[in-house]
Amino acid sequence: MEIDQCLLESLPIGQRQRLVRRMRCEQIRAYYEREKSLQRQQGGVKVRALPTHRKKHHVRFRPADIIQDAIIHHNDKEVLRLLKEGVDPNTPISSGGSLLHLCARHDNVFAAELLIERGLSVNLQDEDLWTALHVACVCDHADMVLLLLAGVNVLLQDINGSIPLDYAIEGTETSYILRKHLEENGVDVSSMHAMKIQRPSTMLSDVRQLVASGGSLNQPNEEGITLLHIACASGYREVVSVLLQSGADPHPADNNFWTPLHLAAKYGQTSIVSQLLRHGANPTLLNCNQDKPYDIAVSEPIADMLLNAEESWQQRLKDPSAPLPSTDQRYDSGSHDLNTPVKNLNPLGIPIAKRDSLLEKCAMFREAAGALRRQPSQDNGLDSPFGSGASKLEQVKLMPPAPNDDLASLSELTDSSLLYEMQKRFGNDQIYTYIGHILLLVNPNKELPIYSTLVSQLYLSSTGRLCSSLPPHIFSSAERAYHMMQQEKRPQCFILSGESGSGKTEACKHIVRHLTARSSTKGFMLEPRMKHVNCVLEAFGHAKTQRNSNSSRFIKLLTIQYCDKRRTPLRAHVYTYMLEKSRLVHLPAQQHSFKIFYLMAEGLSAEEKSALYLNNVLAHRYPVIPVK
Ligand SMILES: Nc1ncnc2c1ncn2[C@@H]1O[C@H](COP(=O)(O)OP(=O)(O)OP(=O)(O)O)[C@@H](O)[C@H]1O
Repeated sequence: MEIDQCLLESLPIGQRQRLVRRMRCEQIRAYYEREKSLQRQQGGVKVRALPTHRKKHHVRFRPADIIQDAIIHHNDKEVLRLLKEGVDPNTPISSGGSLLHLCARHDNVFAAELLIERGLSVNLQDEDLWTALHVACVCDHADMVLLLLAGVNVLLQDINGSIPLDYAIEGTETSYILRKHLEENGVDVSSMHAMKIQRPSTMLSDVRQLVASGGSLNQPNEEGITLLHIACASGYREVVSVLLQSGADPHPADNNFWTPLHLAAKYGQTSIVSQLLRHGANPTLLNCNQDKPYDIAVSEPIADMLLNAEESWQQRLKDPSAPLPSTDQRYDSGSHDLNTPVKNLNPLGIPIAKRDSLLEKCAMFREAAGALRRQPSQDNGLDSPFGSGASKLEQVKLMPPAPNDDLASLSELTDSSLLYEMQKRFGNDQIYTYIGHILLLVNPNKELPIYSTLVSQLYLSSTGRLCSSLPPHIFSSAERAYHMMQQEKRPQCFILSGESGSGKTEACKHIVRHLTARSSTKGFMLEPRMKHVNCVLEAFGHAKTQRNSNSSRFIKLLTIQYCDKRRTPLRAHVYTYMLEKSRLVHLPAQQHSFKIFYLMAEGLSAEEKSALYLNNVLAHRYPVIPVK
């Protein structure tokens, strides 16, 4: 069963996983059939003769994939060559959108010019209806904006009804260029505001007409989407209100089991969540990703409302006369009004896809906004492990979730497709990738701003399920282990495997950091102490090797387990075995002894060194190197 990758990526995640599972089954069946027929040919002998001349194995990438890589890395010659060789400029990209969207994101004006010359439309929109100009504005790429302005329709609206100018930050060159362009073309910026509210008012009058004519308010389209789904996702409060008051079903599920409440929670429509709950929408329904609306809520007020609603829903199941959940009327005036310009909103209130794009663009978050502090108390009976903390700005760079986040969902699993995807992701600093529940890490060998307290908070989950709006991360694996431990009530173990220098020790530190933080109110206060412990551990167990200047020369076992005696819910153990003792008496070529030797040589007093026969370290056959 051959399925085009683009087609596969266009499917909702549930369908995609089912389809891929079927494809894998078929692949395995085909493999066994091949093996059987081979055995039959060899007269039932099971051992296959080794080929005398082993064919050299070449990994080949598709030109359509190579061009994306060339655009990202500004390899202009390669882009030119590939286009000359006939690569279609209309090739869609794996993360959605066109090659021009990719150019806009990576500020590759040269490639963009080539593509436009070859007929690629500047008005192409991705699945969120973003044009390349929306992307260029978010990323503040002024040259790209100038290029695109030559042909783009600057008034094209995305899924939220926002035009590119809505995403340009006030005072930047991009914003100036766009405003000037609009003025020169006789567009009054204030009239655009009126245009934005036109869509909800048109829908409102259509719905009123439908109600007056007695038409069906619950009629789904072929994807199971109803008017209420549309109004909730788009934030059309009045339309939602008319629909609910006129008797529309408050919890219809579309073909992917998304209810209007899921959409309102995901798209940060606080007042609509409140309205839906007051009209009896069921907050416990699961969508195709097994998420309740609470699981995908993007802000604290929404999550709180949904949590209360879940409790009262359970009560009403036992006692149908129990009252409907009380929702906070204060949200009815709604901070997420359509008329609010997007840039004035808290980034966390922006629909998730756009929020991710902002994260990618190193968005600055104010931690004190507290919008992320929402669920831990439900998990472990403790207050938020992250405390209230001082207000501080934090820089986070997370890539938006992409279809290739999980390699198990690729249509084709071959050496070349896996290597290609990994290489592409590495080029984008997407160092983590899932293969099902396994997490792959490619050591970036540079600091990435993806391990802060804020990111750790983002990966907290009340259920342990992966959050579909966050990219793969070591924190997510740590979170999963934590929940498995709670569910199975037995210790969990991490297996970190890879060659020397691949990043196992660092990964272990990140796991311990996340677990310490999530398991205790004082989590982050333990961090400095953990650093001290690590220093001692590294001094006695690490040494410089050819591959890694800080290689651990012992085997570690990291488990996490419950510890009821001390009433702390979690304990992480690093058991250490098998120190590489031979290193003390024999050094492989170009390698060093354990770090403690050099630390002593540098730091001890003359008397101490003398007592240890270390006063003439230069005479020692171990090389003395400065220690960091
Ligand atoms: N996630 C990461 N981000 C940035 N740099 C990293 C990361 N992981 C590893 N590194 C860099 O790579 C170096 C080697 O990593 P690390 O010591 O974790 O490898 P290892 O697999 O434990 O090696 P060994 O088996 O030799 O102990 C680190 O000192 C660090 O500089």
